[in-house]
Amino acid sequence: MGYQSFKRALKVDSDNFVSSSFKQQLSMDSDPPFRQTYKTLFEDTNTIENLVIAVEECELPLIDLNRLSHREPAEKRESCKAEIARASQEWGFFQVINHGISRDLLEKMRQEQVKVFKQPFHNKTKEDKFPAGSYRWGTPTATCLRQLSWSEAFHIPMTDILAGGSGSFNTTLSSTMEQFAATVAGLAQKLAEILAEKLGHKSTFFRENCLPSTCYLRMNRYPPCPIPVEVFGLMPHTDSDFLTILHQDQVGGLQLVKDGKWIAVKPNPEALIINVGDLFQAWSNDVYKSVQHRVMTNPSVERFSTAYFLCPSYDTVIHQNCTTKPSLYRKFSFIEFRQQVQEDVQKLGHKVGLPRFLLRSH
Ligand SMILES: C=C1C[C@]23C[C@@]1(O)CC[C@H]2[C@@]12CC[C@H](O)[C@@](C)(C(=O)O1)[C@H]2[C@@H]3C(=O)O
Ligand SMILES: O=C(O)CCC(=O)C(=O)O
Ligand SMILES: [Fe+2]
Repeated sequence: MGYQSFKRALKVDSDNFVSSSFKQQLSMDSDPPFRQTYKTLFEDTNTIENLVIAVEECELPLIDLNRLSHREPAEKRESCKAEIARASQEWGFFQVINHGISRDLLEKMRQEQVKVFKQPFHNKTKEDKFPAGSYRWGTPTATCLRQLSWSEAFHIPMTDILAGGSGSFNTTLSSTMEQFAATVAGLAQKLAEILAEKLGHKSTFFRENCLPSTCYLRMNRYPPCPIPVEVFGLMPHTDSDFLTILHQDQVGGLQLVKDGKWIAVKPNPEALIINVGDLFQAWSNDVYKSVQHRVMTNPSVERFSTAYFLCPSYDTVIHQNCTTKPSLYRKFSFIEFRQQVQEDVQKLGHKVGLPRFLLRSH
């Protein structure tokens, strides 16, 4: 199907969708209870715009990490590192295969994740059951449908899991998360060191500041959504970390900005997705890019993903010393950055992020 006819087909589907199944579906109950809680956002369904924009699907740069093995010749290792750096500059995103995380562990993590989300809503919101504030759903600050994320998540500070303070995360889930995080942490460190090395730094910064206990694990669930054209699964955002390692299922829905346009990521069952976060962009003085990404909803299929965020301790100061160019950003600590993001989300309904820390002269 050509691009235009694809666009037309989508438009017809969405028109039918909005007029027929929409009102009927809105009256149904769901878990989490999006429709009851965000009732006012759905009140005037006539104002729902037909925002149907066909987005091209693409393959992210695919990097085979087998080439980093010490058994491989030095040129192969170097060309692999160069690809990692190039993708982080040009895309801010890439996917890796032969990453060292076993299929069994990924599968086990997914099963445990599905189980924990299957619990009734009232269990997931119980503060004594899960680490305080770790269960999140929707967007409490949303004032219009475009600000609503149609998803639920457990956003867990690794410190809670490592200290054994994981509330009633059952022991199987806790130990699976711990095993998953420990393995993925090794990969995150390796990639961060390569990116630092390609900036001309043999850096111990990441080993010293991004500890197993300062990182975050996020389990996402995107329930089917009756009005997928208008509502995001996860609002457009950049990640507030150094690097993110993402394991997604086969449903698809992740999109990112490339050369000013949204493009859809084609799921690859063998690959993990890596993206550069705001802290690496600042630390590299804009060499590596933290790009906007979002998740689209699906009318009939639920979707799961797991993200590991490589984060430093809160008092770590982010400051570029890897380029000869003048710094674009002022020095800031991770806690300052997090607090600013939270304040902006509260006051404006969205994250501002790095632009808040630009030095005036630029
Ligand atoms: C409402 C929001 C919370 C969030 C920033 C945002 O504007 C949109 C996405 C959210 C998200 C998702 C991924 C990460 O967990 C996070 C820390 C981020 O960088 O973007 C959160 C933000 C947050 O929880 O503060
Ligand atoms: O679910 C996805 O594909 C992306 C999730 C994401 O962007 C996040 O958790 O920060
Ligand atoms: Fe993200």
